[in-house]
Amino acid sequence: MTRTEPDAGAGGTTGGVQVTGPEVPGLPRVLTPDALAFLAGLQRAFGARRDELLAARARRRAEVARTGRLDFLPETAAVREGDWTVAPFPADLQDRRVEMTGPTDRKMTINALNSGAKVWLADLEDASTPHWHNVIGGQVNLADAIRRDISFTNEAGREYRLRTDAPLATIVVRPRGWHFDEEHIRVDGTPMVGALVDFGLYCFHNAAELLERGSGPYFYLPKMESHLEARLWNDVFTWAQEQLGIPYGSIRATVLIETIPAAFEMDEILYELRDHSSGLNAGRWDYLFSIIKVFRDSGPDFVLPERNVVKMTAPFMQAYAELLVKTCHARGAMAIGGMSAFIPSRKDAEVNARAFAQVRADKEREAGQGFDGSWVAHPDLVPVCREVFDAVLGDRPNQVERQRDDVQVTAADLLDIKSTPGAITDAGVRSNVEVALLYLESWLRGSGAVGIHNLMEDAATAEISRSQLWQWVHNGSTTDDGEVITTERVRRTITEELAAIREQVGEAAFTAGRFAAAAEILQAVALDDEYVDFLTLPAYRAVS
Ligand SMILES: CC(=O)SCCNC(=O)CCNC(=O)[C@H](O)C(C)(C)COP(=O)(O)OP(=O)(O)OC[C@H]1O[C@@H](n2cnc3c(N)ncnc32)[C@H](O)[C@@H]1OP(=O)(O)O
Ligand SMILES: O=CC(=O)O
Ligand SMILES: [Mg+2]
Repeated sequence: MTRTEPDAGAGGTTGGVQVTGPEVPGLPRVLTPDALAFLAGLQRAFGARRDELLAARARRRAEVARTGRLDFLPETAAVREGDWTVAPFPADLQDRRVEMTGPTDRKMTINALNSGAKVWLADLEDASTPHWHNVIGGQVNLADAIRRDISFTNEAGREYRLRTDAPLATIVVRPRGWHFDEEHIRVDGTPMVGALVDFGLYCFHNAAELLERGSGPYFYLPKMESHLEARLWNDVFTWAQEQLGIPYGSIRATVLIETIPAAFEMDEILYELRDHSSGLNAGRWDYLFSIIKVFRDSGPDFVLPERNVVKMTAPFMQAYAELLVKTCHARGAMAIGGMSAFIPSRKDAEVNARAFAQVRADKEREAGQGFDGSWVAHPDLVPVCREVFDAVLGDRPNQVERQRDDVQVTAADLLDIKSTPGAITDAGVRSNVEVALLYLESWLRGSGAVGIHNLMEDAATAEISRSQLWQWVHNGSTTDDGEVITTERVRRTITEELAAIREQVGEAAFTAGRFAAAAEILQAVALDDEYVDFLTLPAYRAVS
């Protein structure tokens, strides 16, 4: 990383760029004048197009509200029917049978790289809060990790270092989604697109170094809703490669298919990114969130049962997963599975055994469907996922050659929400309230991933919780005891759950925490008539 001092430090404006975030450790290393100029170039070249694409999202959603449906696009039929493939995989993305995900704090960076996974999804998104110190600190940790110059000592004096006895995971960075602005960097007076900040800083400081080391600048791209958004990323990559003087096609991206509109454009998304693509991922949690969000006011046929009973075996989830594998393999791309929410415990053998069994079953289903690898949330789950994929892949690095011509998925299959087995119970309403409160409180304090009741919770899972509450209230849904889920009932439940948390954590921790702010945000994102697109937007306003 370049180590010149910035001349656009806190508050100053240079070349139209203003950094308004406070001094945090690592800032001078990350926000160098050259890096800021690169960011400004990205924002000026692509910021307005991002704005137009967000407006297009809103128009499309209004159309769904009017018609109650989505479908494959007639205007891109030629892409779906055409004979084309994506670029061959780089050497260190050939075998992705186990991918660890997690935030980029210093200890977890080292733990993830050491975990034995083939890939580490270094998360600046669902598992991260974009607090300024995380935005800058994550870039410092990534740059140090790439240069193999990273260590950490915890409060008990335990030292963490990168292992030298086995390969480290390949780093794939997930920047924020297109919807999120970075309030602490302004270009020509406008907050920068957060995705361009995360991508730009990582690429600027590390692309050449990664290529020299035989890897490359690899990304996971979240929450896209159309192939035109993928085209924007492709243009960003082309621009960045030219500016940095690195080869065309050296940036690689795996796109998360985790919104319902994107499920209708898998071929098109791969096509747009074909020179930079390394596959698609089935981001199941945001996918559920997106279905609830997009069809929130489309009537009872689109109301899902409570969160914890919606499984990947539900017909619409199976259709989505199999269509993803089929599409990827037809185009020579890798299909990567998603996250089982069960997390192990080193202290509770029963919890541990349940997590292992659940994760094993989840990975077995994915490997059987044809996925080439999958995600785990915790280092102890790496061997579980590896064993399952080893059994299916053997010596092969992946199973991209396995074509799923037997899979025929229609729009009706993808939208068959009403066949999902399960009910809504009072416990399900309570659980959504409790999880959303605890998650939001953690997010406000700077932790974007947290274990609650032995399940991994992050921005995507919390979005499901609060969006279900909104949808149930606005559809007049009932719990299985016949009671209607009203605004008053949810409000009362929030008050009761908050009191229960207060009792559980104790007065001192409750007062020192951000529970009141979390409750206020939850009231708004679960109950306001005007649905808030992402809960992280008001949460960000509460911290920045
Ligand atoms: C919907 C989606 O987008 S899924 C992808 C995004 N979500 C994620 O990536 C979540 C990733 N997982 C996590 O953040 C964590 O596992 C949590 C928060 C759920 C649980 O973390 P903890 O409470 O620390 O778990 P636990 O105490 O069992 O951890 C044991 C050790 O494993 C480490 N560890 C746990 N998860 C991870 C991880 N994902 N990456 C690196 N290290 C990890 C801990 O740091 C700890 O290390 P230590 O023993 O050296 O102190
Ligand atoms: O990002 C993954 C998801 O499931 O959401
Ligand atoms: Mg997601």
